[in-house]
Amino acid sequence: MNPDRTEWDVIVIGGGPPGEIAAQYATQFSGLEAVIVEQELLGGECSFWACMPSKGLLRPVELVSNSRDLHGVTGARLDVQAVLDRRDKIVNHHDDTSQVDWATGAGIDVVRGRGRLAGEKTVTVDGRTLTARHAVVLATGTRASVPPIDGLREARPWTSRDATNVHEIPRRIVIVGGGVVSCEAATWFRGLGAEEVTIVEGSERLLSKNEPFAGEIVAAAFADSGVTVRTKTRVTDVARPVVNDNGEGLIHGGEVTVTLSDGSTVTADEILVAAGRTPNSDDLGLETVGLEPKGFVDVDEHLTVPGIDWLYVVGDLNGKALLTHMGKYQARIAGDVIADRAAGNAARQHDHAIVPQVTFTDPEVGSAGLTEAQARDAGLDVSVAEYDMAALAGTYLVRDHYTGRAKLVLDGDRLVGATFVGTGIAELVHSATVAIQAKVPLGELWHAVPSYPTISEVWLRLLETIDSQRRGK
Ligand SMILES: Cc1cc2nc3c(=O)[nH]c(=O)nc-3n(C[C@H](O)[C@H](O)[C@H](O)COP(=O)(O)OP(=O)(O)OC[C@H]3O[C@@H](n4cnc5c(N)ncnc54)[C@H](O)[C@@H]3O)c2cc1C
Ligand SMILES: NC(=O)c1ccc[n+]([C@@H]2O[C@H](COP(=O)([O-])OP(=O)(O)OC[C@H]3O[C@@H](n4cnc5c(N)ncnc54)[C@H](O)[C@@H]3O)[C@@H](O)[C@H]2O)c1
Repeated sequence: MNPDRTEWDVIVIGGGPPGEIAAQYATQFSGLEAVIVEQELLGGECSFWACMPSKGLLRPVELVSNSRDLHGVTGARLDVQAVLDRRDKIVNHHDDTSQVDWATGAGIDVVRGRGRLAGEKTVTVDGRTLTARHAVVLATGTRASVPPIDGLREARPWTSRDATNVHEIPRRIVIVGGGVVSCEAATWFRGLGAEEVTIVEGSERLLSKNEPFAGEIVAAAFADSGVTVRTKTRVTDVARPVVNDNGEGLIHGGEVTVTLSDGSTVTADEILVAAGRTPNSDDLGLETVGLEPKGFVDVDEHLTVPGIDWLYVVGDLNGKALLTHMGKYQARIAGDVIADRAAGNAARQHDHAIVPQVTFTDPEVGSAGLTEAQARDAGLDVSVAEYDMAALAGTYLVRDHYTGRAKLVLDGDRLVGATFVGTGIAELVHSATVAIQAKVPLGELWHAVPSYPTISEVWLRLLETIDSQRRGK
């Protein structure tokens, strides 16, 4: 790349997966040229500090847990250092050479540095000014939120970056928040040998964005595995007299004592904040184009900022769904829209009705579409069916003490939501996504025959449940 170059068709700020895909889709068949501005590692949070390392830590933990619950399998145990070494390999030891090779191989340039909007189609990177002929895409993602709790920031708490890139397993860890990051992290910390893991969640239950039974089943599994869950409880004060921030994934100081809203205290060797995310929209120059310089940045059905037809936002930053696959979906649409508009063609729109998600706890939680509560709030003609996943031949074979539950949410005869909880349900979620998105009529689902003996047979049982309910049996 010519180091003096300052003009491209498309400038993408932020090189996480959505930023990369937006650049790819805008350029691959259009003849347009794009550059990605990245301040840290190309591949972003997902590749190096979120999805990939977390799942790399969880898979061995899940395998051992499953093996220990399978009569006839003996001796399953974890080699913790080998698991951490494999995680380091998964994050390429924080080297993004292969991602840069991918970009340059696809004809996409990469500029290192902090990007900032500086007016119409203009971006500055550490003092250098770049201009875009067609579009600027913002894909700067989010960072861990640190709630304003007395003493918390001063205690230099771990965030998801430390948890996923852990090098030192704390013997005792307290986790603020009981959402997805917390529940997954509690699973791997307990699995990797932490003796006391305490989750403090302000709301009524864990994983509160899911169907209520999901958080309840995960909480019961935590209780069995020795993780303490404190719901309807908030942290009011944090005290850590000795703070030594030794670096990412290393314990950041001495003992930490956390005071809870009921007046009790928890003492631990580390505190992890997993209380949601803050958008990276401050210091992005949004005010130079008339936007609020904070918060999530709103977009229309073309992933374009309303009233600014050259400015696109994909991934976490638009706040629509903080998930890599949804950010990448948005990026495919935004990239196509940029190419279409440059060619003078009608632009595609995105359809954001269905968000699938898998939380890789033990048992896993998977969902697609609406929960019952969301469907009722939307005023739909709601009926539901539930089934005990442990009652299937397929799950009976998976482990000796299988726990799980499934639920379908219907609007009349149309499926609008599905939730599955259980070991090995992750790959089941896409069947629900397809059925919901393709609006497959309930009658047709009877002819989609699941193989025996698989976990997919839950579909048949759920259809039978709906049928019985409707026949009044
Ligand atoms: C622990 C954890 C586990 C997760 N696991 C999953 C999972 O299993 N599946 C899933 O779908 N989602 C998961 N997520 C969510 C997922 O990580 C995010 O949805 C995804 O990373 C969003 O991608 P993004 O590109 O929008 O943001 P990011 O991945 O955060 O990328 C943004 C990029 O922009 C760069 N950047 C920021 N500001 C600037 C600037 N001014 N100039 C230049 N560059 C800048 C950053 O350095 C970064 O590389 C997880 C999240 C966490 C925290
Ligand atoms: N497997 C996956 O797909 C995966 C994994 C990890 C993260 N993610 C994504 O990352 C995003 C962020 O995850 P997250 O877990 O940080 O956020 P979250 O919003 O899912 O959960 C945060 C939780 O913290 C609680 N909380 C907030 N402040 C609190 C306080 N002061 N005291 C006690 N509890 C408090 C909230 O009630 C909430 O339950 C999510 O939207 C999620 O979709 C996805």
